[in-house]
Amino acid sequence: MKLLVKAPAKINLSLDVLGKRDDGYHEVEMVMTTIDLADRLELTETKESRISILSRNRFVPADDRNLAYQAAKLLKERFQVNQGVEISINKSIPVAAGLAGGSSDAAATLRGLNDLWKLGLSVHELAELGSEIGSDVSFCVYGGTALAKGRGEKIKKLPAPPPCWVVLAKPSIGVSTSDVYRNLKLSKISHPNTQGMIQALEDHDYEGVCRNMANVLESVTLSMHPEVLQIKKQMERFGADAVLMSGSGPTVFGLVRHDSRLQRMYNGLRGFCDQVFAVRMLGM
Ligand SMILES: C[C@](O)(CO)[C@H](O)COP(=O)(O)OP(=O)(O)OC[C@H]1O[C@@H](n2ccc(N)nc2=O)[C@H](O)[C@@H]1O
Ligand SMILES: Nc1ncnc2c1ncn2[C@@H]1O[C@H](COP(=O)(O)OP(=O)(O)OP(=O)(O)O)[C@@H](O)[C@H]1O
Repeated sequence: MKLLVKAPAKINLSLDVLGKRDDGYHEVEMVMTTIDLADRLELTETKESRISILSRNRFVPADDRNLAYQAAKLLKERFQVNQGVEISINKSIPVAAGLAGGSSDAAATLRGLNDLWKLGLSVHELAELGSEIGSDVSFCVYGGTALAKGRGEKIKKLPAPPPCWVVLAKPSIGVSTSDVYRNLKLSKISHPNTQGMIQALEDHDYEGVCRNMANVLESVTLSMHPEVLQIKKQMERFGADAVLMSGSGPTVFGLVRHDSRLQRMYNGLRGFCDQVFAVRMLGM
């Protein structure tokens, strides 16, 4: 049997770091939402017990470093599944971009194999298993809009953001998430108003969402890669209502409500950046 699953990217509308934990990770508080930019995975049952990964994207590892591979291995071992699976990944989400591409592939694999292998796990059980693979995987299992706490795995659902366009621009550099966290100066953080962001979502207040967008990792990545600041400035110049770096970067996203301004922003950014996308948020 064969199953097709979609793996959407996420953006961080706000990202705060509250402190460093004993396990080396950071205690975070993030508001995240999924967007309509997605990888497509094809899961094919195989008789022999092997897990194999196929992808045309040369930046995607085809072995046990792939998060989708790790998701399949986790389910296979934990639930003593004898069958194997071939996972073909058609990438649309840029790699190492701050958009949780690998994490979303892992989450889609968990959801898909739960069906294909008839494991009968709940979405909460899948999210808990996902947290063993990476901090962003639990959120990606649920999708929609949520507050993520702990190291990212404690998820509380939030209302969908008000309708708007999201324009994404990714400079041609990759960023290592662990490098960014390592270079963060905890004593110098100016904390985002997470409660203000949650309130804005509850009130369906677009201006409030724009006003409360903040990411404490932004200054770290900006100091390592000045081109990210250039893109932020361009987005502001082309008329975005609010602009922020997603996750550990380097992708920058801008929100815009009016279709007329969207075209101007998109065309303007294409002159600066190879990878530009205009998408909707997926919401709930
Ligand atoms: C930057 C974000 O993408 C925002 O959504 C996440 O916080 C990172 O999520 P992720 O890439 O799934 O992270 P993981 O694969 O679990 O961890 C990668 C590395 O980031 C650092 N890391 C990650 C999450 C966290 N709460 N604290 C950390 O310090 C650790 O050094 C870790 O070795
Ligand atoms: N399925 C996958 N797709 C893309 N990259 C993967 C995948 N599995 C593992 N990787 C590895 O993970 C690294 C980070 O890629 P990914 O696209 O997940 O980063 P990211 O968007 O910055 O993640 P996050 O926002 O969760 O920090 C890549 O350099 C790649 O080697």
